[in-house]
Amino acid sequence: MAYNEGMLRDGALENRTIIVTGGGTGLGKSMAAYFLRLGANVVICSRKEDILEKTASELRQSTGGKIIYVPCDVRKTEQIENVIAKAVEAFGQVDGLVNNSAGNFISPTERLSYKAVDTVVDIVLRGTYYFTLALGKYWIENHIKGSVLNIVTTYATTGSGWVVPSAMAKAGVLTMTKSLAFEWGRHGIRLNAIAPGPFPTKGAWDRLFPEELAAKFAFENRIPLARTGEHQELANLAAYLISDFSAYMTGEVITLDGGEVLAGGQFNFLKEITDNQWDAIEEQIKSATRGGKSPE
Ligand SMILES: CCCCCCC/C=C/C(=O)SCCNC(=O)CCNC(=O)[C@H](O)C(C)(C)COP(=O)(O)OP(=O)(O)OC[C@H]1O[C@@H](n2cnc3c(N)ncnc32)[C@H](O)[C@@H]1OP(=O)(O)O
Ligand SMILES: NC(=O)C1=CN([C@@H]2O[C@H](COP(=O)(O)OP(=O)(O)OC[C@H]3O[C@@H](n4cnc5c(N)ncnc54)[C@H](OP(=O)(O)O)[C@@H]3O)[C@@H](O)[C@H]2O)C=CC1
Repeated sequence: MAYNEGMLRDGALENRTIIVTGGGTGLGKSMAAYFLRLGANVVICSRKEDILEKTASELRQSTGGKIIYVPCDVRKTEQIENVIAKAVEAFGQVDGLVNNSAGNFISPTERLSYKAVDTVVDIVLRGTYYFTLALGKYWIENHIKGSVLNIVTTYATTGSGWVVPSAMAKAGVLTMTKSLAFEWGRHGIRLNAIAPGPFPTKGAWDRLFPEELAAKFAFENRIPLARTGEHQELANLAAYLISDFSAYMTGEVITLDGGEVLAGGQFNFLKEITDNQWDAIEEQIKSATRGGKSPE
């Protein structure tokens, strides 16, 4: 299937150094792998050093690309500055940042402690603006036209119950994306975002879609395109947005969700109507138009 294939031409990210937060697992790992295949130097960072080390060595081997890892909690500014320093030391400069790290779990909001809310909001929102600010200062000072890609969610726009800290934080990230895209446009710095629908990862599934729910709510029934996303599909879009191919795009958020978010459409309940029922409904409507019964 074409959607499992890389989209950009070979070497499309050559001479670019890209930091991917949360690059040791899940979607971050898949994006890092594709950036490496396109010739970028990649720096992955997150809290768990053992996972970073394993991923870096696996990707080095499978892609032949240049990758380093630096442990970092994105809530700690000195650790973020250390990642940037190590990246510059290894590769000369940094050109791109993917803010992909996140914390999230489903829970009725009234069951959450204050600390639980802070934990998610701090990783997602604070972590993203700390990293963006640190790199923005570096880019402006060094006259580098950097590119930021923020991984948000579709509910950053719609809101969602049961993941309220994540929804609040992702909405903040989205607003930061648009606000800074305007402010830093004059420095040639671009910021864009992807709002993914469901893409199977262990991190997300363990915390958001545990077995008990999976048995009850199949995604196939909720997503118009009747499947979850393939990691390569997201990696293709990410590579385009972080690259110069999207040089005229900034402040944009692209939804990649098989149409899931459209379920809010007011008439979507009509999905249940059969062909025979449509025949009868069509006749009723036409009869009303011809002067039959209609409300006063
Ligand atoms: C499946 C469909 C997908 C649709 C789209 C969904 C959009 C996706 C968004 C995503 O972000 S997916 C990414 C998910 N990946 C992760 O979350 C990875 C990292 N996560 C973590 O490390 C943990 O889950 C964490 C809780 C976020 C942070 O772990 P940490 O070790 O730093 O914190 P803790 O000390 O364990 O907990 C802090 C605080 O939170 C309370 N808490 C933790 N889990 C729960 C829970 N399930 N329910 C209620 N409360 C919870 C915990 O008790 C602590 O509070 P206090 O008890 O100390 O007050
Ligand atoms: N999978 C999906 O269906 C969807 C995912 N998304 C978004 O995609 C992104 C990736 O999620 P996904 O791959 O599914 O899940 P993962 O759990 O695999 O990725 C989350 C990453 O964040 C890192 N992380 C967590 N806390 C911190 C921290 N304090 N500092 C640094 N890094 C941290 C984790 O590493 P470590 O534990 O080592 O710190 C982990 O690598 C997230 O932004 C998520 O919100 C959005 C919509 C749907």
